[in-house]
Amino acid sequence: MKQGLEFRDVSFSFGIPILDSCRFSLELGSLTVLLGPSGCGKSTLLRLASGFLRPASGTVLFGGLPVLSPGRSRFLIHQDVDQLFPWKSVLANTALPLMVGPNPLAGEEAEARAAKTLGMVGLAERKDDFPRQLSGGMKQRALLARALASDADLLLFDEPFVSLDAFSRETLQELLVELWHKSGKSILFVTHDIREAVRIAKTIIFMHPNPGDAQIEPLVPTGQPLRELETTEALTLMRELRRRFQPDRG
Ligand SMILES: Nc1ncnc2c1ncn2[C@@H]1O[C@H](COP(=O)(O)OP(=O)(O)OP(=O)(O)O)[C@@H](O)[C@H]1O
Repeated sequence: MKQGLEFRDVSFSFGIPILDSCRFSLELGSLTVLLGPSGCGKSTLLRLASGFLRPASGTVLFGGLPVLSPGRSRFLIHQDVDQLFPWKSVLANTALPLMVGPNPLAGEEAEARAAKTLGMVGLAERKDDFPRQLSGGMKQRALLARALASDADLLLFDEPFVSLDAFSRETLQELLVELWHKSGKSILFVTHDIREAVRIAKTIIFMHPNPGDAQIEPLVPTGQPLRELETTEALTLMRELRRRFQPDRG
């Protein structure tokens, strides 16, 4: 197994413990959904993976190297579409991360790469628009394009589709899986929505609310993503996951 994201005995607290000796590892190029009840620490785990937070003890690694700060190999995308700068066009927003930091690309080269990924998400025609001219779903597409254009090998999604209507949400789930296939990037996707997890995950890991050794449970190597939810396999999986959300229901 080629080493992707790895947590080695990671502990973290905000005064209250969030992670306690947490350990798991994900294969490079995998599409993993991190599922867990609200408040269990999923966003915190993503921020540790991206390097915006540092563990109190233990080590976070990506590609075998310790994650010590935010860096170009990892890209965090959250649900807040206000990550797009309102005064910049969709194209300029998409190209921006390529033009800052170490080894920046020249404007033309960055925009050429951004235009390509905007095409991949179906926004080629809207590249000169400003964010206010886009729907919520289109803004999320623009954020996807920005992440794809970046040099990052690991994309960390924090409930990106939570505020979208059901149809846009399903369309974007399909797009995400398609882009994962095409790009070969590793994806860790956080959600508390069981249906979303079962639909898109190749692998699901479940995060229990109580910190401790078994907080992260490698769950189902579910095979190929983009699962029909009405199949017996998917229904069984959803039932099993619901039980984990409400353990006292047996
Ligand atoms: N900056 C912070 N300072 C103090 N406590 C925090 C901070 N950020 C998060 N917390 C607390 O840490 C715990 C985990 O929060 P986190 O946002 O990681 O959970 P989550 O699983 O992503 O939740 P949700 O699914 O509702 O987004 C919560 O109890 C939260 O109140």
